[in-house]
Amino acid sequence: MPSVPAQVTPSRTAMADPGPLHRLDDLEAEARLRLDPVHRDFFAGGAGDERTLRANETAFDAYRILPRVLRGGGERDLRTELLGETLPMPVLVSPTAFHRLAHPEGEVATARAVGAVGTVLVVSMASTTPIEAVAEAIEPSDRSARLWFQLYPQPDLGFTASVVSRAEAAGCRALVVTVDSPVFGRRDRDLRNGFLDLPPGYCCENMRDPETGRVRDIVMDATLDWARIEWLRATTRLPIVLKGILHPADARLAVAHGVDAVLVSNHGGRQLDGVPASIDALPAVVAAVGGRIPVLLDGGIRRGTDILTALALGAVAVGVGRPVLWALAARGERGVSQLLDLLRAELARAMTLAGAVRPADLTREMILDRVPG
Ligand SMILES: Cc1cc2nc3c(=O)[nH]c(=O)nc-3n(C[C@H](O)[C@H](O)[C@H](O)COP(=O)(O)O)c2cc1C
Ligand SMILES: CC(C)CC(=O)C(=O)O
Repeated sequence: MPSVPAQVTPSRTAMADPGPLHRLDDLEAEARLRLDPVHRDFFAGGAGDERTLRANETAFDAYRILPRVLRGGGERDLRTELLGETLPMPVLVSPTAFHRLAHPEGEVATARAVGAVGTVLVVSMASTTPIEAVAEAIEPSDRSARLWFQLYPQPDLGFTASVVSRAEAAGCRALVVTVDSPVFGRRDRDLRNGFLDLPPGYCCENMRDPETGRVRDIVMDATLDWARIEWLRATTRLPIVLKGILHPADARLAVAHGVDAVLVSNHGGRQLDGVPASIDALPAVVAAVGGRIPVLLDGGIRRGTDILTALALGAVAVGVGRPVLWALAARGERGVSQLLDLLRAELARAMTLAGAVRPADLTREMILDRVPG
């Protein structure tokens, strides 16, 4: 595979204190100044004409919040029960590849910031830091960042089992199996930029073969099927979350196969272009699952009001992908902490204004949908 051509070196001179963060959008603008344009395109881009990528954010415009008033309640309580644990808020960090392209400290900085908040970081199989080192980064603190591990099941079952064992040994508390990628989405920006491989000095550390030390390429496996989910179910005692469910029939199958949660996601518009925005796919999946397992969502979450909408439509928690990469590139660990704090503050304020004390108070009747733009 050709390596990436020499690029503009992003500015990494000592950062002046960036000050408070008022808008999530500011992070993307700041990140743009710091990132190699090829890497920025890799982070920002989607598949095909990027219809789904755009829809993930704009679809929220068609929903309106119908608030309740005079409900009192004082301080908001954002705590969320998920897979046997209590998270401080219903926001997770979705798995994204290659954090060291955003910032030299990469996934370690992300993990520390997530630790400060105590929520879940889903570490990508395509992490540029080995899962063990990510786990060590949060170990010394008694704050409880929860690591989940995202897996692209590999056709080599022995290797897949060894990766799962590594994740278990590192203390990961759930396995997030990505099922929307039987083949890599066609991403025109990366093709144009010739971004087909990591630059020298970086690799997918979780793909290192335990016996040979050689780093394997991640295979997107078009043979992946429910039998492999059963195999995984029998291979690990970790809860299994299926990531990339959009069709309600697949959500029902997930329940039937003993999966512990589903994550409604279109991979941030990076796989099959033309699929619905995640928020539009959510209600049918929630109805199909019927409360038997938790339903999560990612894609286009940029505001506390987006989180509120997703929770009211039945998600137990949401994930954020790109905003974390912008935060990391713009401000490092501090930026990711600020981002998570901002989302928490925005959600708490939106809940207060909508008359909800706890996430469970957010109900379907509080959302009007198909509002014309
Ligand atoms: C740069 C980038 C890399 C990603 N890498 C992975 C990955 O390694 N595994 C995975 O399951 N999803 C991956 N995703 C998808 C995210 O987990 C998530 O579904 C998506 O980013 C959510 O949408 P958002 O970016 O609008 O928040 C990636 C997304 C981006 C933008
Ligand atoms: C490089 C890939 C393995 C990561 C991914 O899933 C993505 O870019 O969307």
